[in-house]
Amino acid sequence: MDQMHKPGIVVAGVSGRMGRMLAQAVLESDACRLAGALERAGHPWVGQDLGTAMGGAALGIAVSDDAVATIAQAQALIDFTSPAATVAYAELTAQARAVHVIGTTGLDADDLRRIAAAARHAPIVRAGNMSLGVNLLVGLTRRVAAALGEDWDIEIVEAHHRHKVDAPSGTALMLGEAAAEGRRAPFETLRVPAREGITGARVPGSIGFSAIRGGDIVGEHDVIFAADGERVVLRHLATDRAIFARGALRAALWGQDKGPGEYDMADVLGL
Ligand SMILES: NC(=O)C1=CN([C@@H]2O[C@H](COP(=O)(O)OP(=O)(O)OC[C@H]3O[C@@H](n4cnc5c(N)ncnc54)[C@H](O)[C@@H]3O)[C@@H](O)[C@H]2O)C=CC1
Ligand SMILES: O=C(O)C1=N[C@H](C(=O)O)C[C@H](O)C1
Repeated sequence: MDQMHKPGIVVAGVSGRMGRMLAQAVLESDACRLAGALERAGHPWVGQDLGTAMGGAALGIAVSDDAVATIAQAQALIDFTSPAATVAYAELTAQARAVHVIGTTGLDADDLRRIAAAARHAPIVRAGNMSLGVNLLVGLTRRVAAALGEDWDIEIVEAHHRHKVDAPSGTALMLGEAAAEGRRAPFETLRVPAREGITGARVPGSIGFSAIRGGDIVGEHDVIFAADGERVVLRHLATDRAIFARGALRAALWGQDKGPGEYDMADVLGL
């Protein structure tokens, strides 16, 4: 297939830790082409050639802050930015009837409502973690939680790099939701945020969260099932952000023939 007939993908937040990985993954793929690169208005990369800004040879793609014009050139937008940016992109990408792949975490209930409204017009694939390993772990967590009774306490511990701004991580929330589904109970009633002070004894059946932030940790998640005399620990360790970029790219291509609606990585991976 010649280059212009391959799906065009725009990467938003292209100077970020994930944005650079995503641009690289799209450039290396034979299945799609890089149709554009977005950054926030005022960012020093805006107006520069993307290749030069990334420290390599020129690519002939200028980093832009004009989302409407850039998305109009593409069939998909991959977006690992911030909640405010993602909600705005959801509306613009839906207007362009392009696929929106959302990796951004830290979205609140109002953000999620606005994303759901946008998904009435175009496909949106959203996941707090795009890796194959974590999405397998989500299924395992649901099964183990269903198999073990309330005498097995569930705690989720996550660790990330010093720059991460949201907690618990999107992955930790996916794992907590899966555990609650396994227990056939609404997640919000079981969820216990980071503890401090005289908290009282643990509430039976609750799901506790702890977050570590430091150094360059890419992302580590433990789901601990603790009973009297024994523990089961399910663990995922990410050591390379390429796993998230690969998943996001797969989602953008998978979404090309899908109708409007909200999808997740379990849909993409067929899990
Ligand atoms: N779902 C997944 O598999 C993963 C999700 N993430 C999430 O992705 C998000 C980004 O993570 P990082 O790359 O580490 O952060 P980062 O801070 O390195 O990058 C974010 C980028 O978005 C840009 N940005 C902000 N507002 C923008 C706008 N309006 N338009 C265009 N660009 C804009 C920033 O300038 C920055 O370059 C976070 O929410 C993080 O939790 C990160 C890794 C994997
Ligand atoms: O911010 C990150 O880095 C990551 N964010 C996602 C999350 O919140 O779970 C996925 C991954 O753990 C890396």
